[in-house]
Amino acid sequence: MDTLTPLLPILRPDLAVFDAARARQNQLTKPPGSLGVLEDVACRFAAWQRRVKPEALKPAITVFAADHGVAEDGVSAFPQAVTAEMVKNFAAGGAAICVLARANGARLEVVDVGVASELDPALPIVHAKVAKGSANLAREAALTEVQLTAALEAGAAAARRAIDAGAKLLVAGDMGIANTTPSAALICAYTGLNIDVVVGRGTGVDDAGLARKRVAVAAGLARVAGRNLSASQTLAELGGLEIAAIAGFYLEGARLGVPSLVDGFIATAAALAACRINPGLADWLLASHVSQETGHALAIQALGLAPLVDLKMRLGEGSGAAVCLPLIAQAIALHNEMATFLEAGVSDGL
Ligand SMILES: Cc1cc2ncn([C@H]3O[C@H](COP(=O)(O)O)[C@@H](O)[C@H]3O)c2cc1C
Ligand SMILES: O=C(O)c1cccnc1
Repeated sequence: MDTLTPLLPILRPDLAVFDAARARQNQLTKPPGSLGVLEDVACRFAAWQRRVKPEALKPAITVFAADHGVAEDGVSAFPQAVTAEMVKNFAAGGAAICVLARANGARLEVVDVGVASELDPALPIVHAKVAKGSANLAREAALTEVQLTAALEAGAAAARRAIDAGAKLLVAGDMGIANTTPSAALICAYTGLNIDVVVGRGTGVDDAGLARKRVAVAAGLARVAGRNLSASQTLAELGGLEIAAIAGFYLEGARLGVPSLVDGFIATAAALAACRINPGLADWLLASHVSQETGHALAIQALGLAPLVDLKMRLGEGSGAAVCLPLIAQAIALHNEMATFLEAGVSDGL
């Protein structure tokens, strides 16, 4: 496992460039700090890109799709078939993330890492199926070690494709009916948070469905309790193929010096797993929105991040991250293009 590309060392962002970017912000024709979080966002991109004025981001969105054995326990408001049906919708350009990718001029790639049914090989997606879905985490390990490794690598390969295409910011999205259940289990396992504050309604399960989710998560956590598992073993026990792929995607991006903008509940669970696997990743993540899903705000906090916006969204697919792309582009445009006090002949503060 140690030679896996997602596990290779991650460099630190350039703190000297961060300080130089901060100094530039303080010379721009505005009261220092008046652009709030946008100032910090621009400075972080400067440190990531190692240039005081960051280049255009050419954001790339990759949606990873997979099915989940735990769906058989009635933990989603939708049938498992929706995963494959939505992959076809992605390919046809009709899903929310397709619209947002077009609106932002972002590259969009869809990767089948574990949809249960066979997909038409002619579908214009990346066919990288590791298995026909995961096993039921309430009863047994969701993934074998071999499957985990393959899913991490599928995510890493997707990050390399995006970066080769010029991306300087990565967004991962998820599609997988029932995947808020493994995500909740992972968040509980990595943070020690209680099931009651982490398990939510996902696609909109009723009270009985919510109770079934809690039972499934509790059963999964009981299976791993006291076994002293490593971060990647925990991911195999409680995760899913698209969640592992997202973790591999973030890790490989950071290794290659490209940050990721984290989406909602599932993406945050993957980010937590990836940060536990390689803590150096934490410096390369930016939170986007806080999802309505119970526990998401706490999971973001556990990553040491703060969300840019709260739009009461709860979709996944990378959609909450995608809607933040214009904010980030504007933060960088302000940072790069505003005049300084000296350039504009404006008197600076005392
Ligand atoms: C039509 C449709 C499109 C979606 N796009 C993302 N999700 C989101 O909902 C699912 C997680 O919720 P749960 O754990 O309750 O199944 C995931 O597929 C996630 O990506 C969707 C769900 C549906 C139904
Ligand atoms: O926050 C998310 O990513 C989310 C929430 C509910 C359902 N699917 C995704």
